[in-house]
Parts: sequence; C-alpha cells; structure tokens
Amino acid sequence: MDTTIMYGLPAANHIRNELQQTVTELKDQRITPKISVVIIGDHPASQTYVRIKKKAAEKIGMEADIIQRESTITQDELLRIIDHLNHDPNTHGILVQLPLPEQINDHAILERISPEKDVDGFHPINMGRLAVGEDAFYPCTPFGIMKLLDFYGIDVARQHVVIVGRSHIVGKPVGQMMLNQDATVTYCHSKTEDLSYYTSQADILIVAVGRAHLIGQQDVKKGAVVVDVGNSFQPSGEVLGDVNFDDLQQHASFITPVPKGVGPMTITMLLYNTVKAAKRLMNEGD
Ligand SMILES: Nc1nc(=O)c2c([nH]1)NC[C@@H]1CN(c3ccc(C(=O)N[C@@H](CCC(=O)O)C(=O)O)cc3)C=[N+]21
Repeated sequence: MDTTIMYGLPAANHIRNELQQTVTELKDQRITPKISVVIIGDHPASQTYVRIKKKAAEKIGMEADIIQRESTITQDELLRIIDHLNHDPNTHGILVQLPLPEQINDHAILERISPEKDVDGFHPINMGRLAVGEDAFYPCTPFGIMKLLDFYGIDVARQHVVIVGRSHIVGKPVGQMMLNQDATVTYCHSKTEDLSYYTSQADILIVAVGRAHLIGQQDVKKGAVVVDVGNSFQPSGEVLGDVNFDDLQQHASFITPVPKGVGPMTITMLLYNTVKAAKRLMNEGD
C-alpha cells in the first residue's frame, strides 16, 4: 500500500505564513494580537505545551503572556484572573490550560471566559454556534484535523467518518465539524461494544481517547485514512499515539504520526483563533 504520512508541520507552516502576514497588517494598525495563557500547577506535560504555544505565537509576531499560579489557587481567585483578562483590551485570546486542580470546577471557569476571547472554543456559546453551523471559535484540535485533511487533499463529504472518543474538546466537536462538511458520522466511546466492528467500517478513522496503541491493523479497513489524536506519555518520556503506527503504515492510505501529526495543527489553530479575535476588534473599531 502506498501510504502517505500526514505530517502536521507542512500544513501548519502554510497557515502560519498567512497568519504572519495578517499579524503584520494588524501591527500597522497598532494592534498586536495577544494570547494570555493561564496555567495552574506544575503538570510537566502542560508546561511543555504552554512553552510550545508561546514560542509559536512569538515566531509569527504575536504576543503571548503566561500567567502561572500554584495548584492551591481557589476558584474565586482564578475567576478574578479571568475577569481581569476579559476586560484587558490588549488581550485578544484567553486560554486556561487543562486539566485544572480538583478544587476547581472546569465548567465554571470555561463559562467565565468571554466568548469573544474564547480561542479554545470551549465556551458553551461557541460550542452551540458550532452545533448549529454558525461562525464561531472552533476548538483547536478538531479545527486542526479539518485543515490537515484538507491540506492533504482529502474531501470528507459523503465519507464515513468513525470517531473513537466523545470528549467535549476533540471527539464531539470534530464529529460536528465533519457533519457540517457532509460526512456520515459514527461516534464510538468507552461504552461501545465491539469497537472493532465500527472502526473497521471507517473511510476516515479519528481516534481521540488517550489509550496508547488501542487501534491496530485488525481494526482498520485497508486504504482508510487514520487520524491519531492520542498523546500518552510513557515513563521513558516517549509520547505514544492511540494508534499502532508501525502496524498500520502499510495498511492505511493516509496516516498521522505521533508526535508531529495533529499536535502542530492544534497550536496553529490556536494562533489562527487569536488572530481572528484581534481582527474582529479591528473591524469593530471602524
Ligand atoms: N485549554 C487547553 N487547550 C488545549 O489546547 C490543551 C489543553 N488545555 N490541555 C492539554 C491539551 C494537549 N494539547 C496539545 C497541544 C499541542 C501538542 C503538540 O504540539 N505536540 C507535539 C509533541 C510535543 C512533545 O514533544 O511533547 C506533537 O504532537 O508533535 C500536543 C498536545 C493542547 N491541549
């Protein structure tokens, strides 16, 4: 089988170059798109992601502020930080890194972020806009997957897309984006019986559950397109996907690696959403 490995960086760089151009234009109007990232505690993976986000933002001329607090922070204190950022005219995008410590109610925090600055696309207003097919801030990983498939010339219309995982962050919204693009969508999750029965019918299989190497060749139709959203950190420091890449490399028509597949797209769409938020502000000023 002639398999194409869908690396994220070529697609990501293509979008980042366009964004850099827009950032330059915004700066001419004295608007520097800025994302403020709130990170609580010292979860090592989160620290890594936040560092990657800051570097990527600065590389295209944006500003990125990291607001780091201890894991003992109260919910009220965190809400006050968000209120401050909501009112800060220089902050166009707000991201509160997940997971949050257990004393904090994620929903209360995410709903406090102004929907106009919700560059993660996690606010119920943006989720609702996506569900009804309106313009919105789309969550970065699902949006990145759509852009990645498009970059590699894959049209999802009329394809059977099977999604493993129903998280609010990836599984559920990527299915909605696929539906909006005329795919036929099947959702599988932890209560699905005979997972393989469903996954093996996919033209496009998206796996987003965070269980290392859950999916192997026996679960995938020959020639299918496989998108792996897994990021399982091994004690060795290695990051494993939800898909056994080596097993599928001769079997799928297109497959994303982990790392260097979907990850770079997630970061890129975060930049995209922040630039979009800043642009919206400029249009309001007219
Ligand atoms: N509010 C919030 N928004 C998020 O978008 C969010 C979050 N919380 N919490 C954690 C997850 C995870 N996530 C990743 C982003 C980039 C890579 C990425 O670029 N990974 C590199 C590898 C990085 C490495 O080497 O460890 C790659 O796949 O090539 C991975 C994972 C964003 N998340």
